[in-house]
Amino acid sequence: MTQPHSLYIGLMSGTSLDGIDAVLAQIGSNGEASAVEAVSRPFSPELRKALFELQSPGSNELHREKQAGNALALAYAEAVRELLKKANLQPSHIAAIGAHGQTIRHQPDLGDLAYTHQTLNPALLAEKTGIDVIADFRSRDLAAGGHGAPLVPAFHAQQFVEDKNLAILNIGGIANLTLLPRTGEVTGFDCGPGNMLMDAWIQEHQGNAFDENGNWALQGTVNEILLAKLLSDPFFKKAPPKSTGRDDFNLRWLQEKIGNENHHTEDVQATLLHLTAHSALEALVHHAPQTQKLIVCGGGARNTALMNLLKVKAQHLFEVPLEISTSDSAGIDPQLVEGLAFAWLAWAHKEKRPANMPAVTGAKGPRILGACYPA
Ligand SMILES: Nc1ncnc2c1ncn2[C@@H]1O[C@H](COP(=O)(O)OP(=O)(O)OP(=O)(O)O)[C@@H](O)[C@H]1O
Ligand SMILES: CC(=O)N[C@H]1[C@@H]2OC[C@@H](O2)[C@@H](O)[C@@H]1O[C@H](C)C(=O)O
Repeated sequence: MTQPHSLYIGLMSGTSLDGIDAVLAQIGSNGEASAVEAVSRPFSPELRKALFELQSPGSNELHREKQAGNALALAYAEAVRELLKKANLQPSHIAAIGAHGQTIRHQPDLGDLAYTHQTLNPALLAEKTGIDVIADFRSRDLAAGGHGAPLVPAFHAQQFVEDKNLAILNIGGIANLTLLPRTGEVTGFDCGPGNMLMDAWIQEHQGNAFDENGNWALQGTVNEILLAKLLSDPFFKKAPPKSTGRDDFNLRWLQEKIGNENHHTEDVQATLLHLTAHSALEALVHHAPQTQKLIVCGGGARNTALMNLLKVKAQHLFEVPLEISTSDSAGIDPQLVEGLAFAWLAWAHKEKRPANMPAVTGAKGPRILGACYPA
């Protein structure tokens, strides 16, 4: 018999490659989810380096990928241990873990040979935690002709309900939008780079992992010519379903666009901040001009300069005033939304409920996502 509430753990390590968000979630019999406890752990420098190096082709990849999958499983297991300790719970209290793994390739446009790969050894994670692990959430949607991403729109639709034309913008390494009109179909798609290029540029030139509150970008001036060049990438004009990743947007892509032009490094950072805000809002106004409220989540919601820029730009792009807030306003820490979503996806798998949205991913139909590794 289904319990009225069950406890699930969601483990997310996204395209920013910053670390692991582990969320303990209480999930009701209709899928209503709330975060009970959370732990965020940065990757060790060795693991981050190994995962980063796997993002582009290199030698002896198979061995390095399997090693990184094991190391990530061990790091996930540590995060689970810390989470259980914090919540004073035992593994037997947890129905299942939903583990995303680390995306190292995303190639959804290869027809029948399309693939996406999230590195992780789920068997090792099940062994180390003594909890059922659900992993590999994207493959089944791809097998059904979809992109396998983004997956969070189904969770957003369940979680964020308002009597308004609503949209959710996740600003992780990559940014993605979920469109939740008051009436009509839920849709969603990746809209371009989120924090990834800003992170890469500041890392390269200042040695910092990210540009806290956009402070460095604020010291520069946006270069409109470079911005237009970046925005001319065909991805921005592509019609959904669409998804992207480090395969498309990375430091090499940026350097190619810059070519041998000379720019102050802080001007490039300012331009990248505008690129993230502009591409997301352009996509929103193009696909859902009637949107009344935009909820922002992901690490980018913590970037005050980015939040301010979204508000300023929206005034020029939208005819009706667009209310913009972070997901804190809906009671969810922006950094925990994806982790909570993967706890929910594990719940959906256990309940044998399809969790992809064919209107979002382009899959032939609804599919049950993930594969289970029993404890
Ligand atoms: N105070 C802050 N100022 C600026 N940027 C911030 C701040 N806090 C977090 N960030 C950004 O958020 C990023 C982490 O975001 P998040 O955890 O949502 O990424 P992710 O899980 O890798 O995302 P996804 O899977 O959606 O691509 C950091 O790399 C950083 O760029
Ligand atoms: C292939 C992949 O890992 N995609 C991620 C990435 O990070 C953000 C965006 O690109 C989104 O499409 C997806 O993650 C979230 C969790 C999703 O599937 O909805």
